[in-house]
Amino acid sequence: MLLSRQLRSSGFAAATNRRRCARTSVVVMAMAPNKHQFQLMVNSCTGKMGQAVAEAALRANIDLVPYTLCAPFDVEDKTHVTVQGVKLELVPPSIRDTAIMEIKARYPNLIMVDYTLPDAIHDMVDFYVRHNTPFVMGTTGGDRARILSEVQAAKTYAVIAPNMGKQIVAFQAMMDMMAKSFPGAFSGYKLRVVESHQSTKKDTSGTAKAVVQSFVEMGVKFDVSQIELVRQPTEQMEVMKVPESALNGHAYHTYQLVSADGTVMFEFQHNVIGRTTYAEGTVDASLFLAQQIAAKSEKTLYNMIDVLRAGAMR
Ligand SMILES: NC(=O)C1=CN([C@@H]2O[C@H](COP(=O)(O)OP(=O)(O)OC[C@H]3O[C@@H](n4cnc5c(N)ncnc54)[C@H](OP(=O)(O)O)[C@@H]3O)[C@@H](O)[C@H]2O)C=CC1
Ligand SMILES: O=C(O)C1=N[C@H](C(=O)O)C[C@H](O)C1
Repeated sequence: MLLSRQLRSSGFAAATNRRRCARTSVVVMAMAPNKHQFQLMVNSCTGKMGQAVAEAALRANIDLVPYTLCAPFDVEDKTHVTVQGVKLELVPPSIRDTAIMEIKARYPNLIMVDYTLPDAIHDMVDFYVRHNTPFVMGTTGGDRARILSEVQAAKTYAVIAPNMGKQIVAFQAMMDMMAKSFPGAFSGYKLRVVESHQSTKKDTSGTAKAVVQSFVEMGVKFDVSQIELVRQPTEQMEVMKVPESALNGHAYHTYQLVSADGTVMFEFQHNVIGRTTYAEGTVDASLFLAQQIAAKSEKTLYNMIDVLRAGAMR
């Protein structure tokens, strides 16, 4: 099956017979019967998280839509990305507004997953809102307040969170509860936050920024610009003790609080190697969102603490 003639004439699918055959077989493979009532389109599958989430979706026997929104690219160079043997056709920004119409017609219970980049986040949110397409967004960065208010105002179903790992979400919830129950508990304490990620990560950890917000509510004076970023492989191995095998995929966070007189110290740490925990959490979020849509829930915008509280994380 091909996208519409309109897309083909735009140059999107100036396809060879070989590509047509490949795509037909993808549709058959991806649409094998399963117990879920929605279809998942994982965007940016050329990226690390996109790829990991698509793999997790296949493990969960979710229908994976054989398309993936991607960054601009040269049509001659690459047209597909493969996930566990399943070929997904790349849909660049130039034709995605047209492509989405046909994709939605073919996959009526569509949910999208977004793990693009901080630079693209507002553009992606605008896209999902414009097409009223439910989405799970793990992408960090951007103006978070603006994103939440736009998605809320549009009533587009979404789960948006800077961290999808079950136990890290629980840790965030715990910090949030502590801040609400004991505001000012750490007043006068000095906070140091150090985070290490693969050197390709462009922005400051979105998780660290969210956790810092709870410490600020507990009375700590701290600005997110004070978060220390470690991106150099040598420092990651020698100082942070990141295994060499995890240099291209890890997320180490340490939050240290020291009392004004230096006699009391607290340290919280979450260190993750690889991306499985985030990918599995993203699948949980998509299953949860599908349930909310099916139930026509009044509430449309969720974060991962909502998903955890609903008992929807495996
Ligand atoms: N919430 C969570 O639990 C987690 C969040 N993250 C966040 O997810 C994001 C992505 O991380 P990661 O996968 O490691 O990054 P990568 O750099 O590996 O992937 C980014 C992807 O975004 C694509 N992209 C860039 N611009 C666009 C665009 N305009 N439209 C569509 N796709 C685009 C890139 O395409 P191309 O390759 O062609 O440039 C690439 O496929 C980051 O913000 C990161 O912090 C990461 C892990 C967990
Ligand atoms: O880019 C990453 O890798 C990660 N990004 C998220 C963040 O910025 O908090 C979550 C996790 O730290 C991994």
